[in-house]
Amino acid sequence: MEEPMREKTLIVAATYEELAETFDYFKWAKGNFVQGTLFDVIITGVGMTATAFALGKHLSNDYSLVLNVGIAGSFDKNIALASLVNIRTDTFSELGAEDGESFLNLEDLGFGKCSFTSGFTSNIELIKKLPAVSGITVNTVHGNIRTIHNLLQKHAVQTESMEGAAVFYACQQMNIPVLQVRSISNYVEQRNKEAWKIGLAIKNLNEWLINYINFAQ
Ligand SMILES: O=C(O)c1cccc(C(=O)CC[C@H]2O[C@@H](n3cnc4c(=O)[nH]cnc43)[C@H](O)[C@@H]2O)c1
Repeated sequence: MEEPMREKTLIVAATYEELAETFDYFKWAKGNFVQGTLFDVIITGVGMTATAFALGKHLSNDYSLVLNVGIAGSFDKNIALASLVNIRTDTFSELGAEDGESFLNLEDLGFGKCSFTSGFTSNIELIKKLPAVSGITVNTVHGNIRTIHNLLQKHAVQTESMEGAAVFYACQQMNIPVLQVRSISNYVEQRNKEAWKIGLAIKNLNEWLINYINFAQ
């Protein structure tokens, strides 16, 4: 007999701390790969390399959706701290080569795409009501006015994270729909950690995620 088609979502987050409230709420055992009936959860570690490694181990066509969640920085001060956004397009902004004063991205170099679009649309109000934004994914968190100014000359983006484009890339390789929802913990500006609202951003992210999971079950 053929296996029935599974409709499972893989939730991907960089750190356990970002999802601790959701783990507590659903009484999930703490771990880096937790399997449930409709949702599995993977904690990848921070950054693109850790994300690629973890997804290389666990991403499969058993999943009908990958939901990347976490916190992010915003370049746009019109986006309130601790509010949630749907990152529709994400770009590897550092991947490429310098050419004197210019920067050549992967596409310029002929090595393939550097921007990825989620393409996932939903009728669920919880998703539809989130502002759709564009982001970049970085190895180095911006914290210098000059480099931020230079970056914004090249990229019309609102957010930055350290994993998003890696998740989009892996999902595109596997042809799996992907959604990236992040809560804004800080503005990307001259480094000022005191102004970050990590706690409230995580609280709001978990509130959203718990509602989403409850709605889907
Ligand atoms: O202490 C720091 O400088 C610092 C910088 C970035 C992130 C952290 C974290 O503790 C959280 C890691 C997590 O956060 C995402 N994130 C949040 N804000 C930003 C940002 O402005 N630029 C890039 N990434 C950000 C990121 O995806 C990490 O997974 C501490």
